[in-house]
Amino acid sequence: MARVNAPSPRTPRLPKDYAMPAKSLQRFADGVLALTSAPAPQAQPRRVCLIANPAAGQGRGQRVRRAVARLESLGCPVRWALTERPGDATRLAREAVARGDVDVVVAAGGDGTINEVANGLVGSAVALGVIPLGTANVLAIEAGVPRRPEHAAQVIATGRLRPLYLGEVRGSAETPLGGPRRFVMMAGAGFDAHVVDTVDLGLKRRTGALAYAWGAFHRAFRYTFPSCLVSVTTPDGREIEAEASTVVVCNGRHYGGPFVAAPRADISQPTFQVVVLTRPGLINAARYGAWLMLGRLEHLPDVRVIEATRVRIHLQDAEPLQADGDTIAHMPVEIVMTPQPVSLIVPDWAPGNDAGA
Ligand SMILES: Nc1ncnc2c1ncn2[C@@H]1O[C@H](COP(=O)(O)OP(=O)(O)OP(=O)(O)O)[C@@H](O)[C@H]1O
Repeated sequence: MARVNAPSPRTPRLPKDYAMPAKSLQRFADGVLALTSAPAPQAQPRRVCLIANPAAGQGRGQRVRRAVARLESLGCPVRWALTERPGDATRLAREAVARGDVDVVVAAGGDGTINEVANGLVGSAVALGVIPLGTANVLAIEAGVPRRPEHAAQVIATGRLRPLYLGEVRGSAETPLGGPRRFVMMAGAGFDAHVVDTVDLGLKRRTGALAYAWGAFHRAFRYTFPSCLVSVTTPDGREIEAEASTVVVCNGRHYGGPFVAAPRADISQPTFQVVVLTRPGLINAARYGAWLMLGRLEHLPDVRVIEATRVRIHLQDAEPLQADGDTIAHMPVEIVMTPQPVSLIVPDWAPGNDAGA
């Protein structure tokens, strides 16, 4: 059972091995935030349930304590809970919704934790807050949520609500999922999913995002790059088919951290941008990676980006599908939009956050 604590003036006790190296650039950005967004007091402080994943990132217990202390100093009553295994965050979020005594459920972790909490909030009016403690923190980057926990907490207490449409993965008769699984930022098949599925978790805990770079490099030598068949339904009802070595269904612009894979994607719109990487092999994988890091992936002639409301992906074998950095299904899959968005709490100042306000 995950531990759950009622609101208390004391902040949670977490293991000590959570220290995070300071990042001076981030400090500067957070400092700018602090200067430009002095909190406007809420009429009623938001009631918060904070769900922290102690396995996210490289250990960040201090940061959870600082976030809880800041929320309480801003007048927000905070219940908190630690996850003990995958799936706990969805269950705890559902329980918080069912109790009806919170305005916001905060995911303190990485994109996998946010994914789980968002899955637990679908269909409710309870908002989603983020304390970014993961390895890549793609949603936090997308929405401009600051890394510094005190500032992220301030956003939760005083930020605005932005609609966040989720992708919804459906299995098939061969690969049933036992219910829809939603994703927040992206779902990927082919080489992308293979790297996520086989990443060395011990190395990830020690080195963070480098574990993916290393995994991609040394897996590419042995990976057979099977061809994915992608069928896309566009917003105007056209059907487009494409073959891919890797396909990434993007809900947001960013991928793998600060890199922009789909510049026209918008988490507040109920459409995807489907990035189709056509050519197989180590050299092409490296080329796509380099162009992604330069923010120019969509300009390559062998890359297609297609706007979509529905995507079906077939592969010869039951290869994995990754969503928000975790394997959640196997091929074939169908991906649609969840009809109702969840409400994400975002800072006012970050670009795009006026959507739906
Ligand atoms: N107590 C736990 N022990 C082990 N794994 C857990 C625990 N609680 C949750 N998990 C799982 O940990 C996985 C990774 O968490 P998360 O994605 O939040 O961190 P991350 O991978 O470091 O960050 P990011 O996705 O931003 O790179 C999630 O799939 C989640 O289900």
